[in-house]
Amino acid sequence: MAIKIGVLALQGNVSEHIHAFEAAIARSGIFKNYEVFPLKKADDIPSCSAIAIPGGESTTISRLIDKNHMREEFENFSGGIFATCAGMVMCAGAVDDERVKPLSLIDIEVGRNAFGRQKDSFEAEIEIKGYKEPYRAIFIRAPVVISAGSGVEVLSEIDQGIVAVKSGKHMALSFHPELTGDFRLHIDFIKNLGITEE
Ligand SMILES: NC(=O)CC[C@H](N)C(=O)O
Repeated sequence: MAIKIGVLALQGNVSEHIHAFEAAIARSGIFKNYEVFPLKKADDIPSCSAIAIPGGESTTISRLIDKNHMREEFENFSGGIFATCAGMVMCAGAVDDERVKPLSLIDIEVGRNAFGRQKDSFEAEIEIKGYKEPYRAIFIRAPVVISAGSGVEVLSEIDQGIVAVKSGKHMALSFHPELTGDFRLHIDFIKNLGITEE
């Protein structure tokens, strides 16, 4: 059976995530039989080994998760979540905006739009734990992690706060790794799922 990676397709930049996962898997050669698909139905969640929650508008994604009856499936999900930007907001335990009802998948508190107006969007070379070369990160009205629980590994921290974390099979990033063609984080996320093909 193919290994399934769903990209939550309620709102946000879905196709870039699909292409990035396909490219990362092809490049690393880690799976032979896999499917990366736009995830639109709650019923498709349990069959996924991993789900990407893309950037977008977390207030909207939060509302659409409930409208599509996905909350319970996410709360019971045993695979890995690859969360970027608004996705990071959705995975948190707490968010500084009551319009967002986060999924509490990662023990972090997140601040939305943490970089202020003048820096709505910017790129920076950041250090990521364990990487020899810096990572070019694109931040677009990005959140930061304000505090992280003891079970959460901080992968990157810049002046404004924590911008990359890992927790069990999950990874949450303030920035957009699907836009740069650097697939190191995707590949590490996939390897960390601990799946071997039959
Ligand atoms: N690029 C993004 O995903 C922006 C996230 C957005 N500011 C939010 O908090 O929902």
